[in-house]
Amino acid sequence: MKTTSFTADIHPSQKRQLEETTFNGNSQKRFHEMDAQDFFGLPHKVKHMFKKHKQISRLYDWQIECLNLEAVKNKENLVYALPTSGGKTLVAEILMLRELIVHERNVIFILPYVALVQEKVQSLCPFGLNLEFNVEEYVGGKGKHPPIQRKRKSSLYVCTLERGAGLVDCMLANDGQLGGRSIGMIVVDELHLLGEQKRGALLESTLTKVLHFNHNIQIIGMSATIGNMQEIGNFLNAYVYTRDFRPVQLIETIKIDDAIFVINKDIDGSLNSKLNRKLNFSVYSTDMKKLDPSGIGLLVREILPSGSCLIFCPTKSSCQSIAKIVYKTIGKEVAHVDLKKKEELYKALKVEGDGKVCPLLSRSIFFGVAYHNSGLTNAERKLLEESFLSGILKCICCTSTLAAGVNLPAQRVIITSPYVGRDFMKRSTYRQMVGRAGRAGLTENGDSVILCQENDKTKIKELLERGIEHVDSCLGTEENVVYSMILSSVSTGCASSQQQLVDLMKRTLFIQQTEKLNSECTVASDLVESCVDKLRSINAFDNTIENKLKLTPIANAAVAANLDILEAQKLYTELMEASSALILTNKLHLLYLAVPYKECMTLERQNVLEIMTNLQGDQQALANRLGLTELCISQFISYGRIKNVSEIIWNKFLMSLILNDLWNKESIWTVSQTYNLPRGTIHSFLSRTASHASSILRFTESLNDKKLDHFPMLFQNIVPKLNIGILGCSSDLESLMGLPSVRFGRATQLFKAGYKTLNDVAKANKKELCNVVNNLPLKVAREMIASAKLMLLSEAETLEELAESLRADLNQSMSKSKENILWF
Ligand SMILES: Nc1ncnc2c1ncn2[C@@H]1O[C@H](COP(=O)(O)OP(=O)(O)OP(=O)(O)O)[C@@H](O)[C@H]1O
Repeated sequence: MKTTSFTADIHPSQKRQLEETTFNGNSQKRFHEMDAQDFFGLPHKVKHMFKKHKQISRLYDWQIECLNLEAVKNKENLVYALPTSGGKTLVAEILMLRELIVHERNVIFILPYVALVQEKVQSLCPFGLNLEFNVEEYVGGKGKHPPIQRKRKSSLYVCTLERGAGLVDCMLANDGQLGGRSIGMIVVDELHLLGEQKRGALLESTLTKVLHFNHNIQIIGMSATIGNMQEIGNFLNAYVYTRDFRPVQLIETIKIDDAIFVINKDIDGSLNSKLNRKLNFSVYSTDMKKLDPSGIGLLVREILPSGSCLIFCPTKSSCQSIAKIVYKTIGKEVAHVDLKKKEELYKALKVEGDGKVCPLLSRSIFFGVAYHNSGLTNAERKLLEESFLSGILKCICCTSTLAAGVNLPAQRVIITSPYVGRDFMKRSTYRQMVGRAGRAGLTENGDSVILCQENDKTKIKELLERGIEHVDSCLGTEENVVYSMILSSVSTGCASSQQQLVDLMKRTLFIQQTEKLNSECTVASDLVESCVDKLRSINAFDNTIENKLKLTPIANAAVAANLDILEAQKLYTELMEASSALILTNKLHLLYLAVPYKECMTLERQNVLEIMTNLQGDQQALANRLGLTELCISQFISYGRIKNVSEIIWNKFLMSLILNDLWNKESIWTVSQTYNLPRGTIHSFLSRTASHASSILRFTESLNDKKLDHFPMLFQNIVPKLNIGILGCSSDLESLMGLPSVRFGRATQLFKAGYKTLNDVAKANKKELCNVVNNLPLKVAREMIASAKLMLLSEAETLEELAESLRADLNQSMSKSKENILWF
């Protein structure tokens, strides 16, 4: 690795202080005050903002070193890896702010999960407001595509991988411009996702296109867990920076029977363990011991009342059963702590849950315990996360997805089983879980306990000893992603020949890793050839043009809508068929069209029979229209599947009934009961549908086909409601629910208290908001107000820009007509 002096480019007044603490490469914790005129090239007030909004007053040594790397100053690409909670985000945020407000270019920030995108948007809004840049959220169906032109201020697009891919295509099609300005930087959090099936391949394809087609964009990638960092650095043509820094010491332990052993790694990588303590079961009654033979409740008791604990469970259902065990065994004393705040949380859950709270949560939260899994709605999960962060909840029982998808630090992490579902845990998953232990600034150290059963001993030893996994490309096994990569490169005008596509393919991590094994390989050209042939065979290319690749209108619209080509063709046929006899007496037919083709949610057989034999008038009309007759039902009864109509139609129809019930204001509890599906599962389905519906909207807009020109208007009507996830919600609440931290419950309470519009919230006082909304932390109230102000400002500026351009247009035509008058 190159060595770099980290004192370079620092204000002279700082030099003395910095020289005294020259970085020596080890992972000690050391801080620096940055009292210069500016803050890493940013206005001084940014430093105060980090203090006010993130409670960060000093940068870690490594953060300073990294920000002062020659590579960073020269705007080279950068990938950096440090353990979880090492403070990676701060470096990325400083770099992004520099790009936005100093270089005045737009930035794309890609995060892997919807919850992380929303958290980032919420926390960056105060920065956007004060430092004058736009913050735009791109998740599911949210976020205009192509982005609104905003020339006055730069924009930060915070997006998921899927929406990021769409934004990059849009940018490539416009010569590096997006929303009226150049994109200067793309930041990717959790870069190790490159090795994940499907999403990893999509990320690889997106980054490859940027690397190959646009050399002016700086790519910044960060991760905690990559075994082959240099290889990933080579792929991204990036400077590689790694440190083993953790601000808070992590003590890893293992529980075998009643004994807890501290685990240490010797220099040669081998493990040694030392008995630390034995669990004291004497505080348990006989019943409690029976209920909790592993002593999980005892492990939680040890860190109460001041500490907090995350318990990772192998399955969704075990989160609930373990939460039950914990709240029944941690002692009654905890129930009296923070009672008022717990009541507030209960009320907030009740409003959010349409008047009901899950029976287990309604008891456990009073003991400071909750479960957190995909069976809960996003809104419920968010409330529980906020309460955990503010200390009302002391213990959350969750699945491994929380470790990756939510930023929740705890004093102790307990891993109840080394399995995720049925699979033995990966090393990276384990590191991500234990990485949540310890909270910078709040605790001196954090600890983790993994529960070990006799028959897992050898495997757990291996898990603890093993090095970090390598990131291996999945692109070669994801044909659809390769098709989309080819089509988007042609559609954006970046490639028009097979050779250009081969050159692009050679730039992928997949080919670089394959060539490492066989330098003579022809994989890139073979792959491109076979994919182009396949795409030709399904008429994705305009075959009338020779020697040049050009897409058909459907393929172009597929790229614009971020749909894969086969899906887009299916959609085109479906919309054509539907438009000849679209049922518009209610929303059912449109909702049917909005259901994704690959929807994975299915209903139980008995349920299906009950639903299909009791269809109401409108439902029956659509069933008839789709050819779902009694014959289908009897086939389903006899064979468990239907034969004369496609399974996709059958499943889409069943799913559309769920959407229709919600649209008709059925409570989510009733719908959950009718279809025997958890509320959280229904909510996730809603968000997938929102995403698909907005793809249909973009597809039909971009296709510009006369026969389908009524669809954009029809979908514009349903997309906003699908986006907010509450179909029966009054439209009065829609704008409030556009705020990143506001869901149905908060919107309802705000509305009732007279905060009916974004403008009302923007003018509100944060303490007053906390008084009228149950369980609203002050920090969230402050961010809510900032978001409302920023959204209104962006809206106002868009209108002003529109007015300016209209005026300019008009002036031009008027001066032209004057010229004409003079002429004649
Ligand atoms: N210099 C600093 N001083 C004090 N706290 C800091 C500093 N830098 C970051 N933090 C805080 O440390 C916590 C962890 O930081 P961050 O989320 O950036 O870590 P990370 O390395 O990105 O972890 P992960 O791998 O989980 O994403 C955050 O609460 C952040 O505000």
